[in-house]
Amino acid sequence: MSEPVLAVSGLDVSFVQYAKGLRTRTVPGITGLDLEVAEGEILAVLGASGSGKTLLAQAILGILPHNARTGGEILFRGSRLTPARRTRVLGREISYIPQSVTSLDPLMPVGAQVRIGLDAAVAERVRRRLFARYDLQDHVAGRYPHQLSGGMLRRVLFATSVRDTVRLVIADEPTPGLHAEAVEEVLRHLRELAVSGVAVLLITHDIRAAVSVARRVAVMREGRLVTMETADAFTGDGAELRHPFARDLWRALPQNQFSPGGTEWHS
Ligand SMILES: Nc1ncnc2c1ncn2[C@@H]1O[C@H](COP(=O)(O)OP(=O)(O)OP(=O)(O)O)[C@@H](O)[C@H]1O
Ligand code: NI
Repeated sequence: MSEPVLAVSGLDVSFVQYAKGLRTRTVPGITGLDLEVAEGEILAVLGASGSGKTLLAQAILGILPHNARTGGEILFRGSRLTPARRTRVLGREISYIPQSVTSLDPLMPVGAQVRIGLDAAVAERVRRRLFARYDLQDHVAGRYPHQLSGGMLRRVLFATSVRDTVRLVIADEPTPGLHAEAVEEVLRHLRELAVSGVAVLLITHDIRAAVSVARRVAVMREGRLVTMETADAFTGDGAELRHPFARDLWRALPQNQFSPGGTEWHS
């Protein structure tokens, strides 16, 4: 088997908080997390609000809050992601698709935003290709974010994040609040990236989205990886799922109201 693109082992994230006077206390954010994402694989990370999903993304990207302390190891393509290495690979080999289109600069035309980080000599050519890939007409390049529809803005986000050199894409909640068709479009773009060999870490609390694109689903609770499931196991009444917590999540979906043993199941 080839080397994973991303390998996280024994990751700990904790926060130092000031208590009374000068005393400090440490609150855990992530504890002992191990996971790997292979080339061309979409790994979904699923978990309730506050379970540590965004912290995982921030730990990889090196953008944790200042009061965070970390332990463990994060390997990207076999070597450690040190701060120096991050400055070389972020935006080039590792890209981040943020949750919200508000991360776009309201004061800069979207075409210029797509060119950021690209080699000046090829930037405009690459920008055109990315626009074509994400179904954005060329004249849109001169527009500002507030002049575009929500759907176009999400496609601009992809165009700003995706580069030929990218090997790992981290998408943090790319689908909440979107109608079904828009969700499907975002998932299709993630699938296309994976097919082209990119490793995709999809952070979400949308089980159905996770299961429809990912091969494996990592389930987090309170900062720990509770279970690693195959997406295929999220089917029927969830009997194929390895861990009861994954079964609970699956069965709590409104369309999965099963009645085991004759009793109605409610979340
Ligand atoms: N700077 C901080 N200081 C202390 N605790 C923090 C800090 N930042 C985050 N946390 C805590 O870390 C925990 C995990 O947060 P995280 O944002 O990773 O959750 P999440 O799984 O992404 O949730 P959501 O689905 O709502 O985005 C939360 O309980 C949060 O309160
Ligand atoms: Ni989050």
